[in-house]
Amino acid sequence: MEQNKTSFELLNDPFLNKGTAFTLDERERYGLVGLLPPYVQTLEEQVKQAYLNYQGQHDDVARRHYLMNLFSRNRTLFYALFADHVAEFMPVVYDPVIAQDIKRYSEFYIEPQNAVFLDATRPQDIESALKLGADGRDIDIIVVTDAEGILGIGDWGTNGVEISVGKLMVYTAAAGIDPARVLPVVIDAGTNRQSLLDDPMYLGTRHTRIDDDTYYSFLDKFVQEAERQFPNLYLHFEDFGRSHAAVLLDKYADTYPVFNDDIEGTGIITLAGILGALNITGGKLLDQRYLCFGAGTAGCGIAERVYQEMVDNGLSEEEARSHFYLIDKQGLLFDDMSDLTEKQRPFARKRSEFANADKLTTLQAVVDEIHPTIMVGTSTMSGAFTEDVVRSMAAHCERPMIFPLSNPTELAEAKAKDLIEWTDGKALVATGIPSEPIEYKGVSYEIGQANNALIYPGLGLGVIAAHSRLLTDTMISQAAHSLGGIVDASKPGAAVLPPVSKLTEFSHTVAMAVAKQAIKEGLNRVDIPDVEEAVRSHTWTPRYDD
Ligand SMILES: NC(=O)c1ccc[n+]([C@@H]2O[C@H](COP(=O)([O-])OP(=O)(O)OC[C@H]3O[C@@H](n4cnc5c(N)ncnc54)[C@H](O)[C@@H]3O)[C@@H](O)[C@H]2O)c1
Ligand SMILES: O=C(O)C[C@H](O)C(=O)O
Ligand SMILES: [Mn+2]
Repeated sequence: MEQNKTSFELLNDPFLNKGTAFTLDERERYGLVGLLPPYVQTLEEQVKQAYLNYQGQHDDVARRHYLMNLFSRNRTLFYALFADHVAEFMPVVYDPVIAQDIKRYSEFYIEPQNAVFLDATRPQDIESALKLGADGRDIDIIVVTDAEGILGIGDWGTNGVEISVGKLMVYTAAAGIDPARVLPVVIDAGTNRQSLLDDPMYLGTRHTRIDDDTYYSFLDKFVQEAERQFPNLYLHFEDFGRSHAAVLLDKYADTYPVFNDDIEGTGIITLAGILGALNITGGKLLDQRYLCFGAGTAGCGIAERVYQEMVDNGLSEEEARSHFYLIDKQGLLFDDMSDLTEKQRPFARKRSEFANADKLTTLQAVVDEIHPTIMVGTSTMSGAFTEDVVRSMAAHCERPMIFPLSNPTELAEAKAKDLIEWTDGKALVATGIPSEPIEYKGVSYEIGQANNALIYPGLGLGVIAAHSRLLTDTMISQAAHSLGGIVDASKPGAAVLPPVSKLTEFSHTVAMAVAKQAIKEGLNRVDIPDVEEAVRSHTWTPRYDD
């Protein structure tokens, strides 16, 4: 432990603080005698006490704030408690409760949680802000957001810092990433949400989003400076807006180990869910017709991953494309539309393929026409997968895969319970937020959570354990395949993905698969004689050391 801290600096440093668990000897040595209640608690006693306190909170937001306060005071205690209650705490520290907190960030604000706050109009601050934020720590992972597309709730400006903090919490809880080696960053590039600009309490800059030239030049400076200061950095982009997310990923992916969670993480977990569903039905990927509803960052990211899997399975690019149908606000996307995004264009269909092309402007019309076998919702259109749509799909497909992935809860395209009932138990369902098992006609249907949180922690651990120079397509593909075989597919009502309660176990499996592939591709920047050992040595456990 560092000796150069004053008594209160030590008690206020969440990476070093042990609170009542400082031993009598440590209290003597670090000038803490008289500053703590006299009884020395063990970590186990602290965890027990904290959990009782947690249970006494009156609602989800209060429970979240209790945990966030603990996190701000003492990282070891926070993660020791989290480790005992992973499935219970995930929805509270992460999605969906995090969404409520982001909307009211300024109102609830108490302290900055060791995040770095960058103002995109002030590139001159980047270097020193990153340095001050790291405070001498080696940083392996940065989660950065500009908060233009937080979950499905849109542009939240500086408030989005919570998503960077929250995603990093999951890295540690799931994959054991050392919480002292991570840095949450928010880039405040303004906000187009008028209610924030009008709010006297808002803690962000008071202007609309800056122009693209200033924006990209700032991002460039940020990426290069972060890479320069932290040579083993894995840079995770989260919740950027649709017009920037893919551009930034494509710009840096061949140079640095960067990752876009909404594009790549969501692509991997959804492909894993599809592979899990095929494992249950015995069906083949190449027999599927894929319908994307909401072809934005996540929708196109997933389509791209599933498409790549088809190509890897031997289809030509053209054959593979023919399995995909994308719907966005315009309806089914056609190649004669002038407002397609770069990522939508390759999947756009020709009007000449359909006798009634001009009528294919609604989800219902498209489902009736193309008879999809997979339908993935990333539209933020609450309830869009209606009973009529779902019944039409199920009429032409024995076991439809239906994944309403929009977050948070109130934006999901359908509820798992309705999907099971409308399809008489035939649908293979995965949702973005956690769903309880559905009891239907004597079977308990487990609902997989197709949320990128099930994959990005293991993926990141694999990349940093291998000291990989890049995150490649094959590493991503290995991650998607590594989840296979964890679910017992023969059990009636089996989920398409493994449960969140096993998150820590399978994150290790994912990390191993990813690290091995990185080494196979020669991307490791240091010699790695033993992959298992490399992964283990990057895995932190919450425990007090002197
Ligand atoms: N489960 C997960 O892991 C996961 C991961 C990423 C995103 N998501 C969710 O997916 C949703 C979209 O996120 P995103 O980052 O892709 O946002 P985005 O804004 O990039 O994409 C949303 C797309 O939906 C389209 N859309 C909006 N209304 C529509 C309508 N009525 N009909 C058809 N299309 C419509 C938009 O035009 C846009 O292209 C969010 O709710 C987000 O929480 C889930
Ligand atoms: O944050 C989540 O729950 C998943 C995803 O990254 C999203 O943006 O919805
Ligand atoms: Mn996201």
